[in-house]
Amino acid sequence: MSTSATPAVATPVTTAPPVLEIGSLSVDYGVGEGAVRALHDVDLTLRRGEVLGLAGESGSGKSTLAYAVTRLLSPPGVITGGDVRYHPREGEPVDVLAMTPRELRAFRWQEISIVFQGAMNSLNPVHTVRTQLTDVIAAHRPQTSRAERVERARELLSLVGISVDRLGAYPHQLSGGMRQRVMIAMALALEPEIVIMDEPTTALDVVMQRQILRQLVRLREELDFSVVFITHDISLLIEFSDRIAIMYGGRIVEQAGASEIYRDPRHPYSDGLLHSFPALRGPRRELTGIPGSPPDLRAMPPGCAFHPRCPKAFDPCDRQVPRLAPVGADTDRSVACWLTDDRRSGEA
Ligand SMILES: Nc1ncnc2c1ncn2[C@@H]1O[C@H](COP(=O)(O)OP(=O)(O)OP(=O)(O)O)[C@@H](O)[C@H]1O
Repeated sequence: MSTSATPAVATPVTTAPPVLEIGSLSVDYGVGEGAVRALHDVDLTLRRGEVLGLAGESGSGKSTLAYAVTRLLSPPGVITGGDVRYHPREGEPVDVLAMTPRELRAFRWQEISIVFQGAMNSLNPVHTVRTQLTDVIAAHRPQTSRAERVERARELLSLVGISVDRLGAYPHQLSGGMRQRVMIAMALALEPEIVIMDEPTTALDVVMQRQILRQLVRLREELDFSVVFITHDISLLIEFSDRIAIMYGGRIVEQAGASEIYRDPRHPYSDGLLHSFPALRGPRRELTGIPGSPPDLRAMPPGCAFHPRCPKAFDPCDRQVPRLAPVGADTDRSVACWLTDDRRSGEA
């Protein structure tokens, strides 16, 4: 990310080149007989400058995906297949899964940073905001002077809308919203190309959540980075993302532009999610929720994992897994559902 780069909006985000390409990524927890598959052949592309929303109920694999692509997955999680390719601004794409520990240390924070669930509670209580911000910079840019680091910390705080006179504050002297903004400032400290936000604001009230997200989207336009924004609350994604990918049972079941998902969800699960959260804008939808509960990884239903809860399930759904495929003329939408899969006409 560079502050002098061309604005993200110079080309429509949907045609922007990829910055991260995930291909057939699979993750298991455990090995051998006791292993459960948490990600199945996930294909996903993050484009330069876009906000990609990742939605799905608890346990659908969103965090596993974030941990796997940053190589932060810890045992018993194991990447069992697929690839993750990072496209730097200059030079050849890099295979993230083949990076050495040393390469990974440089990759994380500088190229990709992640704000974890409940991150605002992970600030060190005994250090000031100034120390925590300058420590991140010092660890990765040891050649910078102390004065430069403090100056950068001031700049970062004002970027996220916190008055610079809070530099000397300790975490307990800040509100939850401010602590979360400090975490976002830390994630932006080394100007990464990609910022992954895993449920970054769920502990905050709705007004604060939206305020922080609005700021993040504005920063993205100013600083030209890409965002993967993970939440189970699809109404937030509709408002703040360019594209949305919806996960169920460790697979992506639909991906499309945010407004397309909102206007015309094609997977019955996407439709169910949209009827599970109050819309922040536009016409009201009846909140019907989704009957039943997410699948247990140890006993995944055969066929489409959603079929036991699906109001539209029909013949092939309990037997065969539908593959994620483009739908109709909309090249930017893909759906994994027998309702939209032409192959079903040829099935027994
Ligand atoms: N350490 C682990 N050992 C075994 N299974 C795990 C482990 N971590 C996660 N899982 C399982 O992997 C699946 C995906 O979990 P993950 O946390 O990625 O989902 P998620 O969509 O991010 O959910 P949430 O919104 O609750 O964070 C879940 O069924 C979870 O139980």
